[in-house]
Amino acid sequence: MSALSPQGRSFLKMHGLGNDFVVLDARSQPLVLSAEAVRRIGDRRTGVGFDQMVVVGPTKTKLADAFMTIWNADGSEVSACGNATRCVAWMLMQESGQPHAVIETRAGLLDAQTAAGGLISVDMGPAYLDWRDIPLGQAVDTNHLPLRLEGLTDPVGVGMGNPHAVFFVDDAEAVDLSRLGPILEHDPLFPERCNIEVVQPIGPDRLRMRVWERGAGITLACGTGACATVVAAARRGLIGRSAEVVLDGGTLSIEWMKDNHVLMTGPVALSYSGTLDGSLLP
Ligand SMILES: N[C@H](CCC[C@H](N)C(=O)O)C(=O)O
Repeated sequence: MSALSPQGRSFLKMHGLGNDFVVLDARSQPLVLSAEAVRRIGDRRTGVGFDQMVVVGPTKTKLADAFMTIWNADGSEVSACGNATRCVAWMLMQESGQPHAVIETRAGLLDAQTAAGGLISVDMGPAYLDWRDIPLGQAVDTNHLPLRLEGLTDPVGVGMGNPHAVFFVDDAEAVDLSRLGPILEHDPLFPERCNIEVVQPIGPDRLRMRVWERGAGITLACGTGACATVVAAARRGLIGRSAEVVLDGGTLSIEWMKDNHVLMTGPVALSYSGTLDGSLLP
């Protein structure tokens, strides 16, 4: 007799360069998650723990293989997560035996395919440029951001289905991100909050990026953040249209294509599979 309550639910624990996820499959067994349940499962002591929770559900269109819903560890639902998209694509390709998959998200349809070296490439869709496309407060006056106090210069705003503010700095390691991150994430300039990247060019088409993620804090990697970073760096003339982005957890290859879509290539990893006890579920 299993000690698990009968309504236990299996999950995959996966990560992309250390940006970690709990992946639940709701294609045949619907699942409605509350923000509180997401936070409960995301607790790194009493739950499983993750940066983002991902639920793979039935797609609403014939053009996709599945619908991906994403929550941050704080329980906020978001529209895009690059590293998780690679993980879900890998799972779908394992099932289908096909070298490609299409994932529907709130931000649109994402095409994924296998790449050399066991990597996965995902077309993360179009980059939305400038502040106009990031939900902003009434005054786009970055003078009020606590930038001047910290020696940061004005960021580049890029939307990748989620908002990013990319700050270029001389020394990414020197930025006190654990202190500055939450201040900037919650600044009134960003009514939907914002993901914060600090980026240091470290060579031709090579960028060192650290990230404070909206709703998750400092993570080891951020796929949409790396995409936003390459677009921002290209717009500032710091690189061409592609770069290696060096994150705490490893390196992503990003290309800002001529059609304004951004192609992200990187690894995926399955850490373990498990069963959530019913006490964790809504
Ligand atoms: N780690 C994710 C980003 C999650 C973004 C989320 N923090 C948000 O609120 O937009 C990635 O690989 O793209």
